[in-house]
Amino acid sequence: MIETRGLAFSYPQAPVLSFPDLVVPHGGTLLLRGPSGSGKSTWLALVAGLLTPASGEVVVAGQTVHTLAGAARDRWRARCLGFLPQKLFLSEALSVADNLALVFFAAGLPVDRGAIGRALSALDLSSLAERKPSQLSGGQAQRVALARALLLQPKVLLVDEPTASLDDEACAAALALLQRGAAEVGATLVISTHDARVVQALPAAQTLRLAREGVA
Ligand SMILES: Nc1ncnc2c1ncn2[C@@H]1O[C@H](COP(=O)(O)OP(=O)(O)OP(=O)(O)O)[C@@H](O)[C@H]1O
Repeated sequence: MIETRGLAFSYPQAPVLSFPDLVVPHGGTLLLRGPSGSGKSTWLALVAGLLTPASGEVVVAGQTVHTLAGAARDRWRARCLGFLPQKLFLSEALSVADNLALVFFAAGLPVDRGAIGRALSALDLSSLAERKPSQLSGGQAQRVALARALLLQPKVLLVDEPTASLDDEACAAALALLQRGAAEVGATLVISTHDARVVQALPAAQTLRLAREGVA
């Protein structure tokens, strides 16, 4: 479940971004829509506790995010949120399996190699476990990032523009994987998108539409 109330944020010397109040039920799907610059990335960063609001609050799965500080907030994020960013941030220095192992360090948990193996297997990535990210196709790398995001069975899966560079077939496959992955771990799914194909493919999803410059 995600709930925001009176949420606003301001970058230095920039207009205030104000966000409509919202409740997304546990296990629901939210499409975050709006033109470039309307605040989609900012909203995701506020929900993930990467930015602190100027006013208002965000509650994720019962946790008021901004009452946590420092290391506690970082651990909470690593344990409760899965994030699939547009730029995947896979480490080229590490194998696919070790990229997933980083999640355990971030969460302050012992590395569970069995869980890594199961997460890779669920996305048909077992044969790629020892490759470096540079040895993957774009679609394979995106699946690795999804496996990483789902590894600790997050309460919320935040996905930023997952289909922008995909053809129709790959777009449909990526959306099916996201929905299946979120459903398997019981996560609330949030997809930020400009892509009309995503909106068509998920007609039952709740929508948060942001206006230019965050005017709610
Ligand atoms: N670090 C920053 N400093 C100052 N202003 C910023 C910063 N980051 C974003 N902004 C401004 O905040 C507003 C919202 O930006 P944001 O990146 O959240 O929009 P967006 O909807 O995700 O855009 P896009 O679809 O282009 O990624 C924009 O006007 C942007 O210029």
